[in-house]
Amino acid sequence: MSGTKWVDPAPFEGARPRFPWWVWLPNWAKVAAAPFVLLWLLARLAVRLVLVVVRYPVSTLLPLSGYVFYLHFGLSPLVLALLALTAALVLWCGLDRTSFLRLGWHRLLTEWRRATVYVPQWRTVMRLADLAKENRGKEYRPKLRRVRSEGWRDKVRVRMIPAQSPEQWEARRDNLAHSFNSKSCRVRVLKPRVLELDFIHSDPLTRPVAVPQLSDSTEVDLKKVVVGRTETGKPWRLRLLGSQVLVVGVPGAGKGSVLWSIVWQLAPAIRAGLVRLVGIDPKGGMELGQCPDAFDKVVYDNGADAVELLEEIAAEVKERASRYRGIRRLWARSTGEPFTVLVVDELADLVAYQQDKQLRERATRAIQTITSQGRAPGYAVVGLVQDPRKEVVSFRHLFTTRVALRLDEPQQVDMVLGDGVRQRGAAAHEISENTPGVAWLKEDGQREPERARAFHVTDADLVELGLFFAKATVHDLPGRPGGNEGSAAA
Ligand SMILES: Nc1ncnc2c1ncn2[C@@H]1O[C@H](COP(=O)(O)OP(=O)(O)OP(=O)(O)O)[C@@H](O)[C@H]1O
Repeated sequence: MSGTKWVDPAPFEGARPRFPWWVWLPNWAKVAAAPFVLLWLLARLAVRLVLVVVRYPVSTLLPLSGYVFYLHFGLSPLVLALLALTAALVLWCGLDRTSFLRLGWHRLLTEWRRATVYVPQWRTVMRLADLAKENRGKEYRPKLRRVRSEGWRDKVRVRMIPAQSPEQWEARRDNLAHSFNSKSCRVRVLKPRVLELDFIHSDPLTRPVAVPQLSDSTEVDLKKVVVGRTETGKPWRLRLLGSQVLVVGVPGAGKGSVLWSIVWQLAPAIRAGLVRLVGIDPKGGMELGQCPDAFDKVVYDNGADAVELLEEIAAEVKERASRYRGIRRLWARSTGEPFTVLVVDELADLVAYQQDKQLRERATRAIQTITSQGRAPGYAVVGLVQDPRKEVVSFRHLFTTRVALRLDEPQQVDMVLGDGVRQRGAAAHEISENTPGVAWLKEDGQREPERARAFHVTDADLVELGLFFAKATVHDLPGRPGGNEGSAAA
């Protein structure tokens, strides 16, 4: 007691023991319930056993069937059967490696990693990473669900605990990666409360992706132009119709390969007049000058000519938009007008580095008009940028598809792909110098970024592309004595 105030000398800090409710039941009730409880426990055990077999089919069924085989036929037939099985697996791998990996090897790897990495360490890692919580004596721990190993990554499904958000997991990506012995970890939201963690073990995009054969078919889907391969092995489909594309990367990151992969896939449609390419290359034609025949119009500087071309396109956009108003909402092939792709090789040269303030402002206005209004009348801008500075990024939101090739700093990734995308795993600043053409992609409306590699368009491919566009030349053959004069297309 100090004065009139009571001070508790030793406040009680121990947790009150909590007994389960059934402890208070009368004995006769416990005896009556015992058979039901036993039955329930047996049913749970059976369910657990089934789950183990479903989760680990190879490592449970294979030894079990081996044992049954041994009991029926003895040791020597078992050894022979195992040798035959091994030979069959080697043959399978040799004949069809893809299906062997998918259905055989990756299943085994899944079971191995689940049993040796994720299950034994899950509880400890969740507690130490502060992802498990205790409330009134009860522990809430995220549930480890399905594990799938694909060799280069393990996909681990997780059910979050109540009141948890994906951002809490994104903030602990590095902790999780190190804890589960992987190079990095990415977080994807599958549905409310369910996440999928990708634990990355190696890079499946280390090898360049060769361009496909130049096709003659003009049937190109402008919503899904295939310009490379994603890390899951699927085609990288770039949306041009209804989208504006911004490609950013440091020098040597492979911007050229994204650009030429687009041109490569559009080539038949360009030749047939269904798609029109217009280009501006402020670097004096170093990039677009490699295949000028692909372009309907091309300007090789960032001066008045380039600005006039931009304004011409902006005027076309407005004119087409006014004609389409009330008739159609989106350009279609049936309009009979070509879909126009405006390629600007170094966008910053026009809107940021141009010394003449008036030209700079005119260029900015025209590009903003084309990107903001060009979607419906069939105009797409493919803007390539080395340095995502403020001036370019100020209208970044007008580019609905953003491609981040190798960048220098994490802040640049945020500038290009938007806030929060890097936290989901889009580490464009960590792309290796040895893998030009690898990029992180983000489309508006799609939460998860994707990683992909553009086709490697070599100098020889560009020569082939040039020949594809070269106009058919008519040569007069010398007249044969007594024969008709002829001509041939070369
Ligand atoms: N997709 C790719 N696959 C393999 N190699 C590539 C790929 N893209 C580019 N490269 C190689 O990387 C190097 C640089 O590529 P590229 O010139 O396209 O980069 P860039 O970003 O356009 O550079 P800059 O800004 O200087 O023009 C080239 O030697 C090229 O062969």
